[in-house]
Amino acid sequence: MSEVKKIAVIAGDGIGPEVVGEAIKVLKKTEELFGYKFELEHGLFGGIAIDEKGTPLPQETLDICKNADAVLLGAVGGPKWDNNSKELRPETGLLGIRKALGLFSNIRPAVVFDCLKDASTLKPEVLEGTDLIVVRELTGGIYFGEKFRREGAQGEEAVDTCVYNVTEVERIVRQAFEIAGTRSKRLASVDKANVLETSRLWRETVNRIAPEYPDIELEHVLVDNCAMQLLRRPSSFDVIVTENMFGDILSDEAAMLTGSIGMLSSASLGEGSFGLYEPVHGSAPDIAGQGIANPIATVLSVALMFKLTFGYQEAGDVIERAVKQVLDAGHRTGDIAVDKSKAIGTTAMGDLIVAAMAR
Ligand SMILES: NC(=O)c1ccc[n+]([C@@H]2O[C@H](COP(=O)([O-])OP(=O)(O)OC[C@H]3O[C@@H](n4cnc5c(N)ncnc54)[C@H](O)[C@@H]3O)[C@@H](O)[C@H]2O)c1
Ligand SMILES: CC(C)[C@H](C(=O)O)[C@@H](O)C(=O)O
Ligand SMILES: [Mg+2]
Repeated sequence: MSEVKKIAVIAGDGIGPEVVGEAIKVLKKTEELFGYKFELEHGLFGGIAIDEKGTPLPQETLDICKNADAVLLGAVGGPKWDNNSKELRPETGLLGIRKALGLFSNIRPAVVFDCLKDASTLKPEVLEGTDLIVVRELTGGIYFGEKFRREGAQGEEAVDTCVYNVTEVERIVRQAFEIAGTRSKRLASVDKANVLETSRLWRETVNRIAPEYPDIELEHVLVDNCAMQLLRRPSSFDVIVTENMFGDILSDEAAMLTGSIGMLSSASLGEGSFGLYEPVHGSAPDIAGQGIANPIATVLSVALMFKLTFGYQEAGDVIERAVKQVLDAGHRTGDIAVDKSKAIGTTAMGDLIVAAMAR
């Protein structure tokens, strides 16, 4: 019998509660298979928290997260709240929770399942061997710099500032080198050092740290070129490390190598083992409430939680194997189905994954 692990569950808005519901079934199945004990504590977050508590990130939710060993997050936001005042914007909540929990490292694996190559817009031969990780800096850069409006000579102006300090760059870059060391030992550092001062500092820092990792093959790639190469030769990338906004954009692009954003899981980590796990996708207001969202990104996020926070390697493997088995058997949600008329719903996909889980 293992010790009780506390998981904060913040389902959020739109399809958040739908996909999190399936991930919880998977958690429960591992209790049965491995004898684990999970204590789930639910918190309000995002639009639903604005409606019920007047703020996207209530203190109570933050406390639940801080008291937990890990956080499972669905997604937040939606048209009802997206144009609200600065204080009430759901992204204020998302950015706030990342900062408050010290989650500076966002790991987003993009694994192409062989049987899903037909779901991607790229040719199967281009996708061959694609298995990459985007390591995205998560608590700095333009997302967190000063932003304001002012009256300029030609009318109203808006200003967003991008700031990085050496410490912020060092810690994420070291993590990326470490991850590359556990994989194919190739690291691509993505920046815009031909234009941006923050990118120049980024590149200098990467070059200063690189000699500490002599067995890692390092390349610097400009972000515009990286966006293009991801579609031209995705298998040439293994670990990509980049700043906050570039990582946001490149990871959504990488999602389409896998067939759908509904396939991309993520882990947000700090210095210790604590982590926040969430699908890369958002609350998908266009399909919310229809029971058709793909729960696989959230289910695979649980596998990441098991491996990275709890050290439950075997259980993580069981989840990943079950997902592969269900996909290999031809089951598809609408986003990854070639024949949409045969697509199954969120609950059916979750049930199939749970049924396929075996030691
Ligand atoms: N981490 C988060 O909570 C997060 C991430 C991204 C966006 N958002 C928020 O979500 C809201 C909607 O944003 P968006 O539309 O730009 O991005 P989105 O990721 O929610 O949706 C983009 C497209 O992908 C589809 N999609 C997303 N997840 C899917 C899934 N699991 N299965 C099937 N299809 C899926 C949607 O239907 C939509 O067509 C916004 O308020 C945005 O701020 C939140
Ligand atoms: C909703 C938004 C603030 C968020 C981000 O840009 O970080 C999302 O796109 C993500 O990728 O988690
Ligand atoms: Mg994003």
